[in-house]
This record gives sequence, structure tokens and C-alpha cells, in this order.
Amino acid sequence: MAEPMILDGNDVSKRIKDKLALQVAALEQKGVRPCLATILVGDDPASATYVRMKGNACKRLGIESKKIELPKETTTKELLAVIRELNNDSSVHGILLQHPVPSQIDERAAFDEIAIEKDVDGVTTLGFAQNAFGFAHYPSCTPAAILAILDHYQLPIEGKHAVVVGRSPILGKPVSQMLLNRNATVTICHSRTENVSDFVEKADIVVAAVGKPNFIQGEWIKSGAVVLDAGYNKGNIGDCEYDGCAQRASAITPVPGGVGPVTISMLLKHTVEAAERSV
Ligand SMILES: Nc1nc2c(c(=O)[nH]1)N[C@@H](CN(C=O)c1ccc(C(=O)N[C@@H](CCC(=O)O)C(=O)O)cc1)CN2
Repeated sequence: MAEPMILDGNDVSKRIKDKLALQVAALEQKGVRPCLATILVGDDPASATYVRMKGNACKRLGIESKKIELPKETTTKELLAVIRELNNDSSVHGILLQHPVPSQIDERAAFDEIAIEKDVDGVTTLGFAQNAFGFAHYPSCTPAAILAILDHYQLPIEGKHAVVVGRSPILGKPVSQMLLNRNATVTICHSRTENVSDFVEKADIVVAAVGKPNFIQGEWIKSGAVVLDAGYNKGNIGDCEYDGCAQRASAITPVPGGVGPVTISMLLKHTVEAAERSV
């Protein structure tokens, strides 16, 4: 197989941010500065890194970021009160609660406390349902990034067999719905699927969203398939065994530099759009 096309997330991300810079400047003319509130609960170092990356990306684009850090003992009740306060703060356009939260917190209740118009991370039950019907303003950011990469490289979705490995509420499930809404035939594999390789072998588009380093093996990949690796495992290792998958794929996202940077750009994009809608 010829060398695959490398789907360059840093390039896609830069193009998105270049457009956003113009939108931010236009908002400034109207006296509006987009503002994203980030909530980090506890001291998980990876989560702290991702929140910092989001804050830095906001700063570079002229988006305000309001950083809220809560101790790991925070209760659900306390977290809900913080979210309610942000919902009522008209200077805040988007709210991001970093996942995962400590185990004593009811994460679903916390996500669902976010007002739909500020759910720029696409985590509420209502946002999820709107996404399933195909009219969400803000689909969750990694699924949106995967679609943005496919579209940027004009890789066809309609009629293709997409196999999504993983069924998490902010990644596997919503990306499956988005691919279905774009007329792909979608198969979802998960932790109880027997012989995952039997399904991946038939895929034209593979979305790896398992959370297990190097889980998807090169020999599972059909020749010419498009591989999107949404894994962000420790040590910047994706869910796909890259070298093996790249030997068979026609196009593939690297880790790092693939889906990750576009995920952050999607969060910025949604925040700017929320600010535009607030005017
Ligand atoms: N509320 C949310 N929580 C989490 C989400 C999310 O979308 N919303 N996603 C993941 C982690 N994540 C963002 O939060 C994330 C992970 C990795 C990257 C990224 O750009 N990675 C870089 C490499 C990073 C590095 O250099 O250290 C890359 O792939 O190039 C972005 C976002 C879990 N939680």
C-alpha cells in the first residue's frame, strides 16, 4: 500500500482558529469578549494539563477564560451550586466541566446542570439528544473534531461503513450519531463486543475511541480505510498501533497532532458562537 495521507490536526486546528480570530475581532467591535469558564475538580495531572491547554488556547485567541479549581473532596451539591452561578453570570458564554470528576460526584447531574446555551462542550443530555437528531448547536468537541477533519480533507462519509470502537457519552456514542446523520452505515463496538477485529476489518472508516493504548492492530485495518484515532492515553499514545495501521490505511490521524488539537479548536469555536448568539 502507498504511504497514507497524514491527517494533520495541527493544520486543521490552525485554519479553524484563523477564522475564529476574525469572529473574535468582530465581537470586540460590538463590545463583547467571548468567555469560557473551565471547571477542574481535584488534582488529576492529565486533566489539569488539558484545562491549562484550553486556557492557553483561549488566551492566544483573545477569549477570556475564567478558571475555577475545586478541591477533590467537592460534593455534587457544591459543584452544582458553582455551575448554577456560572449559568447566571451573563459575562460567561460557555462552561466546560473537565471529565473525569472524582468518583463521589454525580457527573451526569453536574453536566446536566449546565445551561444548554452555555453547553459548548456538548455534554448535557439535551445537547446529546439534539446532536442525535442532527440539530445541536454544540456537539461534543472530539466528535465535532473528527467530522471537521473528515470534511477538511473531503473524505466521503455517505454510504461508507464506519466502525466506532467505544461508546462513551462524550465520544463513541455522539460520533456514531453524527456519522449516521451523514448517511454512513455505523457499527459500534464496545467492551462486550466479541471479536472486535471481525468488525474493524470491514470498516471503510475506523474511529478509535477505546481509551486503551495501541488497541487497534494494523492487521485489522482494511486496505484503504480511513483511520481516526481519538485516543489520548498516557505518554501521548493513541488507541491505534500507528505503524501497522498506517501501512494499510489510505489516511490516518497521528497522535499527537491529530484529533486532539482540533478538539480544543472546536471548544473555542463553540464558545465564540455562544458569544455571537448572546448579542
Ligand atoms: N469535558 C471534557 N472532558 C474531556 C474531554 C472533552 O472533550 N471534554 N476530552 C478528553 C481530553 N481532552 C480534553 O479535555 C483532550 C486531550 C488531548 C488533547 C490534545 O490536544 N492532545 C495533544 C497532545 C497533548 C500534549 O502535547 O500533551 C495531541 O493529541 O496532539 C486535547 C484535548 C478528556 N476529558
